[in-house]
Amino acid sequence: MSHPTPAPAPALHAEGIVKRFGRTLALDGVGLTVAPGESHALVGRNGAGKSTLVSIVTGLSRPDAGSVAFAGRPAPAPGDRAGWQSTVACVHQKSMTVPELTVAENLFLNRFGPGRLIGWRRLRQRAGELLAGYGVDVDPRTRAQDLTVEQRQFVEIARALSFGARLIVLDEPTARLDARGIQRLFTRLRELQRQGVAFVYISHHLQEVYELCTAVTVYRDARQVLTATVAALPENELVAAMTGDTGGAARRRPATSGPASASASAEPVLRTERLALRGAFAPLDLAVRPGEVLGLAGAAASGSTAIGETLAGMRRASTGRITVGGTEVRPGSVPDALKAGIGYIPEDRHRQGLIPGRSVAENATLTVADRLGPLGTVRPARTREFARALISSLDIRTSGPGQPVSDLSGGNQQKVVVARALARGPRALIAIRPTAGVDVRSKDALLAVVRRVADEGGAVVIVSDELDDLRVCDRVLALFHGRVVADFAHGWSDRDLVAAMEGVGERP
Ligand SMILES: Nc1ncnc2c1ncn2[C@@H]1O[C@H](COP(=O)(O)OP(=O)(O)OP(=O)(O)O)[C@@H](O)[C@H]1O
Repeated sequence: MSHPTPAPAPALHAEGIVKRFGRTLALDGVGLTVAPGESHALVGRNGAGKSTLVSIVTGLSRPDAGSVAFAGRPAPAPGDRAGWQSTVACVHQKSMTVPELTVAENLFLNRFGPGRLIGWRRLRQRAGELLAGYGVDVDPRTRAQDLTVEQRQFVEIARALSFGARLIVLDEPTARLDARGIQRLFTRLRELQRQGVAFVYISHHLQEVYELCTAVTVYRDARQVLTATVAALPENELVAAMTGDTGGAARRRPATSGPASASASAEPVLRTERLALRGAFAPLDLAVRPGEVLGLAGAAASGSTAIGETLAGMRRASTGRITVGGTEVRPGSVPDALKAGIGYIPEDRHRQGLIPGRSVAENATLTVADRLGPLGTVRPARTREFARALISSLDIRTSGPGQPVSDLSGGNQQKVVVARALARGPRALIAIRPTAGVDVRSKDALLAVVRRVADEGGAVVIVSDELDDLRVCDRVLALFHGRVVADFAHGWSDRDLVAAMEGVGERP
């Protein structure tokens, strides 16, 4: 008599997980079960508890209650570094590699115990073999800091697999990849799935969930509210589970006032004349009028980000000038750009955005400190009051304005960065991928707030390759290899814009 083969134990089974941070209940008895070879999406609004769960199932923090098992075995003990390394890895948005070390060194970091020395040449050779074995085409002598985001992610995945991990958590892996990079990543992930590697996939891009994942779990307000097969779940039901809206859960689109809001005759608020940055973008003449939102669309390497950073004073142009309201702005100086009325939402909130130990209120009002009290003194009550208004208009999930900003979830930190840029009432706002890491529903609220800067007579430049970001624009310039290759009026088609961003029809 033959017995049916028992189903293999799940790659991950977490159950009844509770985690508190002081008064915040971050996880309230949640679970997550991932089958071997499955790509399982974990989704939810900002602050829902996704990262907290990830830190528990990767051994970085301990739950207050609940159990975690991998392939039917209990999780390694808290300090058992080697045990965790050979079980699970997380590819974060922030690099976990050591930037100054080479790929080979990063791959073999902590791998050899004391007394197990290995020569550099042998190390490089083994690193080369390892990468080739996983189909990763990177020179092991490259310093980690010189890798592209895509290469760095592949190196981190190869490293985890070489330790024997069969479960990999990907935390917004596509946030900094262009369309082709995303497809290459997905191809690689599908190959690995076929070999039995399982993935937990965290993303605010629901179309990616539908493209890559077979199962999805939704957390909302620290609770697990749904686990379903992706193919059987319509997107509006998924969004409804995330937001808790019942009935008409259709996504709100931000009200776009369209080109009519920009008065064609008015003098531009923000203008550039022959502005150029060698190696990044060719001479550029821009004129953004009051009420106008201009989109600069392009992959990160297209020069669009460099233009945004130059406008904000982060980088100094090689030639040309920038004016706000007809007055020239001193180049390459953030304080001077601020003084001229330029507000800036940077892409990388970790490096350019926030002061971690300070409160939400202080971070949100850093640029207005001089306005909140006489002679440079900041009165806490006023800071808080000001911050409270921003917290509510941007729907920032926090216990209050006094909470340290580092305690906020990633998406909520990004909203604080936006709040800070808006706090001064900028005449011209430069926003670089403003909705990165922000959940589906908050995206709309955030873009509406950005749009309002224009509606109140300001000029806005949104640098992004996200179509949702670009839809609020009155006009979109597509960039490729540092040049404007197309100019789209309101009402463009997704296909045409994507083709222009990818340089279709352009010579490389
Ligand atoms: N170290 C901490 N101290 C205090 N509170 C924290 C800490 N880490 C997380 N939290 C809180 O726990 C809750 C869950 O946060 P978590 O980072 O897990 O959310 P998330 O779902 O990953 O959100 P996002 O989509 O924005 O990344 C939030 O309310 C957050 O403020």
